[in-house]
Amino acid sequence: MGTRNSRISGFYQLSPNERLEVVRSFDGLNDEDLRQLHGGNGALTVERADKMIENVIGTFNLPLGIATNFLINGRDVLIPMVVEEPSIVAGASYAAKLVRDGGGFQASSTPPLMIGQVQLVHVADPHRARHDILAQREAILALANRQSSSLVALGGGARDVEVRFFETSPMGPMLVVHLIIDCRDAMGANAINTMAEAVAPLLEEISGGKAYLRILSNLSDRRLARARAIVPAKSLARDGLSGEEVVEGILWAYAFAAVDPYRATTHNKGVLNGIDPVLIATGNDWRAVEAGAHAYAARNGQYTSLTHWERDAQGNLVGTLEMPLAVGVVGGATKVHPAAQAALKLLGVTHAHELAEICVCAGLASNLAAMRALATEGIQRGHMSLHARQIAMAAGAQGAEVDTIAARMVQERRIKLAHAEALLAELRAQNAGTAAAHALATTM
Ligand SMILES: CC(C)(COP(=O)([O-])OP(=O)([O-])OC[C@H]1O[C@@H](n2cnc3c(N)ncnc32)[C@H](O)[C@@H]1OP(=O)([O-])[O-])[C@@H](O)C(=O)NCCC(=O)NCCSC(=O)C[C@@](C)(O)CC(=O)[O-]
Ligand SMILES: NC(=O)C1=CN([C@@H]2O[C@H](COP(=O)(O)OP(=O)(O)OC[C@H]3O[C@@H](n4cnc5c(N)ncnc54)[C@H](OP(=O)(O)O)[C@@H]3O)[C@@H](O)[C@H]2O)C=CC1
Repeated sequence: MGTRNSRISGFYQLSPNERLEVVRSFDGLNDEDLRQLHGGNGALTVERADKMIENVIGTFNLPLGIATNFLINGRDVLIPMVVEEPSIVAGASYAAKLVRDGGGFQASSTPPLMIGQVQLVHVADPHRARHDILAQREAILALANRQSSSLVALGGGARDVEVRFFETSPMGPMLVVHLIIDCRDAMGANAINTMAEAVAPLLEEISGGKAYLRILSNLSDRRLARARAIVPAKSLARDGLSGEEVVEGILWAYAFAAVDPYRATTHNKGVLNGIDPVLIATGNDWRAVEAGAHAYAARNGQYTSLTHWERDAQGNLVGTLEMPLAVGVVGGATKVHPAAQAALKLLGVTHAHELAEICVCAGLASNLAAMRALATEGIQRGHMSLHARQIAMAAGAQGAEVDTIAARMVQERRIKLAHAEALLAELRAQNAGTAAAHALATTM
């Protein structure tokens, strides 16, 4: 057992192998877990991938980084993030460091209740059908629960029946029956769909209508995760700005997202910057969470910020995030992708709600990082400094050339592909000249 302190200064200045050793000392990961996280030959094999999706011809690698500094409900956590975009992992780590000064994140979640929908059309008497369906609630739940005995044995399963009536639609009226299902540690899509399909014939019989769609809803607004963070104003003081000034700027940034959907969309993209990478690292369905997040952001009729920020009586910055987070630690790809298993082990989670709580903290952190940068120096300095390395690689730089070209572009404040190409040509010409001079010297 290692130290389990996620507050690691200068982690980013280490090499990938040195970072892996830090992760090893963090907690009881064995060599096999580390091999899976490191990728290479230990990563997903083509044979395994061929059983996961269709028409496989290979696998596609993405970088796996570790967000440091997270303290969640008093527990130190290192968060694996799989993502292609620079500065997300750095930003999350930076924000987690700030939140740590205020005691770390507080997170909670609701029970893992999901919704399965059955659409009933051509119902002659919808009000009577609604009444009859609700009267047969127990029979419907019993039929649903016969589809997943293990879910029921684990304390989950179908819990309730609700009926909604849409008087008009482009095709006419319809009844929609909701099955409320406790999915325990699974995301639950397959379990829900199985139950919805199983009860549909009974619902047809009771209502006299025809069942068309039988599918879960990704607006999983009964399965919420919540995070709260406090940042002492003084921790935000920087580059000649007082902490109070930075808090003020961040609150104006939040206010912009609160009222304007054009800004809220980008703001929420910044929230999901922290969440999607954890979902990918743990083999979860990020499209499902994305869909639920955006629908939840529009639940009151206007699309708005998923986060809420305010100043407390002491002048500290206080942020909260509440959103649907349907994730699993069993089912889907979570148990199939070897790196996902190692990522879950690193996170130290055994239940879905624990993973959801970590995701929501990473989302709140990413939002804070982006807003702090936007409200002070602007996004480009921090983001583009890190993006410079990708631009250097896109220009063809290799090995040590990448850092040399990136550093020159950052120093000259010209982070452009054409400039990277020019710098690379210049560097290679210099190196060729040096090599030629060296060869001449050694032959003389
Ligand atoms: C990038 C930083 C963190 C640099 O910030 P900085 O000021 O250079 O950082 P620092 O030197 O003061 O370091 C503070 C801490 O940041 C971390 N850190 C610092 N540098 C690194 C690094 N190289 N690699 C990994 N971690 C790093 C590290 O934890 C470090 O602590 P230490 O280790 O020194 O004790 C900052 O500028 C930042 O947070 N920027 C915002 C990042 C961001 O939001 N990126 C997302 C991409 S843009 C986008 O998609 C979203 C957006 C912006 O549109 C959303 C919106 O509009 O709301
Ligand atoms: N719209 C959407 O979001 C859709 C998503 N999907 C996909 O569905 C997948 C997720 O579905 P999901 O149902 O989670 O996956 P699985 O069907 O793979 O796994 C869930 C099943 O695991 C079993 N199980 C064992 N232990 C537990 C436990 N502790 N808690 C809960 N269940 C347990 C239960 O089955 P049993 O009772 O049989 O043992 C449960 O039904 C993802 O791949 C997702 O991409 C699919 C369709 C639509």
